[in-house]
Amino acid sequence: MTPEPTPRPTPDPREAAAGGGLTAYLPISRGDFDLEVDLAVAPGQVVALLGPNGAGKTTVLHALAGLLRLRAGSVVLDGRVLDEPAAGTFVPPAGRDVGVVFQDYLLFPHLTALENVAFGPRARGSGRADARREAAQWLDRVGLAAHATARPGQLSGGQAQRVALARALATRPRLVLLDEPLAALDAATRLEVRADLARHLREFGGSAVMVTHDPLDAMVVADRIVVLEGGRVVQDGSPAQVARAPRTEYVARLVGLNLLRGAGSGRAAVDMEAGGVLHVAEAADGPVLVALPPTSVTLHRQQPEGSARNVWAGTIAGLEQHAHTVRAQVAAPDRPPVLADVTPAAVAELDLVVGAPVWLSFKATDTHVYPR
Ligand SMILES: Nc1ncnc2c1ncn2[C@@H]1O[C@H](COP(=O)(O)OP(=O)(O)OP(=O)(O)O)[C@@H](O)[C@H]1O
Repeated sequence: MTPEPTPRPTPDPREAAAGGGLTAYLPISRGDFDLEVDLAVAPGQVVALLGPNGAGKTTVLHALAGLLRLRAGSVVLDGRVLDEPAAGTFVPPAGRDVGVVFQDYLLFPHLTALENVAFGPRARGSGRADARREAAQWLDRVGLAAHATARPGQLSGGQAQRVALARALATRPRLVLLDEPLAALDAATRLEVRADLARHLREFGGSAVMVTHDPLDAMVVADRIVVLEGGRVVQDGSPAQVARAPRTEYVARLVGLNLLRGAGSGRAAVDMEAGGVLHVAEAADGPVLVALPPTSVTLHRQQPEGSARNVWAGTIAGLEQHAHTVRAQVAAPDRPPVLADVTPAAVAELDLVVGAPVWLSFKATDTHVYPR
């Protein structure tokens, strides 16, 4: 028997939602998995829910859609309580002003693109002619007017995705939920659909929550990124903030930065948790995080002489080919592991192989220090 999550004092959902948009407090237990998420999304705001496998992203989406009924907490959309067990309120999925776009689109294979989109307004009570007119307008908006009579089997992945989006938006929802909407697309299609998706979500005016694994999707489509790990929100900020100042290893890896932990000494130096002192650009105090781009780290076979303040010796623990660079992982017993991006030419010149001894260096001015 799993214990119920401890209810926490939470603002009155009606009060919290006075400004409109989505307000949710979700304490959820599923087997051994515990999730506790507070989420407020303003009207017109597009939030990307980013997180590793099993973080609870789909669980959040299902709770918002009404596919998973809460046992505590609340979901309020534009002032209307959709789920609040304590008050005995639960609005089933079909009664919510919520549009959904799932990864595999779930289009009806026997209906045309137009009929698929018209299904949404029809299900909300529009007459047949009105629903078709509305569907035609939406197909036009997503650039598929010429494909109105095509069936899903005759559409490309990108086109099917657009039909799914048109179907979700045609119901004029106040909240749209998207679960990995771009995951099934090939790279070229993804690039194009990603930009269109960003535009349509901005224009529709309601709140949007998009689940994704892909940091680029999150950065381009969303104006706010909420990172979920182990059922908890570990970071919440604009794409620029998240990209510049990651708060966890997972986020740092996604945005391609080294993340070092330590304590500022009141001077421009940080005592690192893993050992050693880091020279940084500005005075730092108390527990801090230090972000360092792998492109700022230089590798050498001999102890370097230049002006870089941070220099230590280690061994190559791993080499990974990225598009035009090689990412080397440098390990040292008394220093944090550091990733360095080097050119294939440098790999050859320095004879970099796993196990090779190296020196690394980087400048104090290439670090970015922020409070933990
Ligand atoms: N029906 C269920 N019963 C019990 N546990 C479940 C159920 N569904 C999901 N879980 C567990 O809840 C946790 C969160 O799953 P969820 O699918 O929400 O994560 P996610 O972030 O969406 O992951 P992914 O990116 O892999 O889809 C996982 O540990 C999963 O095993």
